[in-house]
Amino acid sequence: MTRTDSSPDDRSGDRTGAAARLEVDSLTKRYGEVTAVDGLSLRVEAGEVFGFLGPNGAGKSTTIDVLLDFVRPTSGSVRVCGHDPQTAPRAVRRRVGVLPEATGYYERASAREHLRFAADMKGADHTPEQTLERVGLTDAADRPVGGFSKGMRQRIGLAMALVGQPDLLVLDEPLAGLDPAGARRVRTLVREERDRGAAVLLSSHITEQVETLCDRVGILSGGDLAVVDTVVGLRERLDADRSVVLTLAERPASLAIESLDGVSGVSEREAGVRVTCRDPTAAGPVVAQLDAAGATLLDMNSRGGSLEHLFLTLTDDEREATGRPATAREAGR
Ligand SMILES: Nc1ncnc2c1ncn2[C@@H]1O[C@H](COP(=O)(O)OP(=O)(O)OP(=O)(O)O)[C@@H](O)[C@H]1O
Repeated sequence: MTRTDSSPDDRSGDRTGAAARLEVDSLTKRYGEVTAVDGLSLRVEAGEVFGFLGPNGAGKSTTIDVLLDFVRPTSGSVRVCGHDPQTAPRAVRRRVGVLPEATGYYERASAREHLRFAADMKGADHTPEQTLERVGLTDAADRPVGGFSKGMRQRIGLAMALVGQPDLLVLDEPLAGLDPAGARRVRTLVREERDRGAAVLLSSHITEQVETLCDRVGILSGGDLAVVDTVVGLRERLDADRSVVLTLAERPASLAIESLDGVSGVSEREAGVRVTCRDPTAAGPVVAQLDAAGATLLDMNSRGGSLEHLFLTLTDDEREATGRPATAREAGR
């Protein structure tokens, strides 16, 4: 499988793989009154899977549309493998493999024919068999895509993205509609592509998938990154943020709960008294002392510690609380 490099607009930019595969610098995109992307900056390097997380309407698709030159920015810039999509769109499209959120297919054409179309579009020499095998569509290679299930459509979309060994893979919800075996196959495939040296921008709402697949994660909220970190770094932050919350029916008369070792907060609530232990290992001894003092424990659960919790805190919860999304500055990026 080789890429044909004859495009006149393909002469500039990085061909060594050493520079960032994707550079977004202070990107803003407004649609009239709506600011879809608001001063976004990010880099994705070769051999890296970057999880682009964000709730509905955060600006993920708009960012992707700008880097493919489907949409022009209001201000700021984007470079893909060193190329500006506005001045070198063909070079960008040759080097990028895209699995869009919704893909249109030629319903009467087969999976194999779709891969030929993709190869023609990219100017790549491509043998469909290996790619069909990688996505698990060998047996359906010659069936019209019109008869494909949702998961099979997702697989052919992914196969088309892989044609031509792209330097940057842009995958929008790559596991959507896949059964567990299909999802595992795609996870393997994403890792193989990364190990080959491709950069992967993986856009998703599903925190669990992002956590297991990505090297770095950015959480987009209101058009800008509220947080960006390695998965390892995020895990450390999340562990530091973990706490155990106990709910008591009422305060025990004989015990000053605030003075117990490990208790970091006590507050009166409608549903009872909430006792927070910042250090989860302190929760056991605290419960024992509350029990000895005759307190009735109504509930006990752990808070924080998950990427999902962080995602909700930085996006939905923040918006509910303030009427606007969290910004990078507030989140201490
Ligand atoms: N063509 C357009 N015209 C007007 N507003 C738009 C247009 N495209 C996007 N928007 C608005 O820009 C904001 C960001 O939308 P975008 O589709 O980029 O979000 P997203 O993160 O991809 O969301 P989702 O997860 O739902 O796909 C939204 O408020 C959306 O309504």
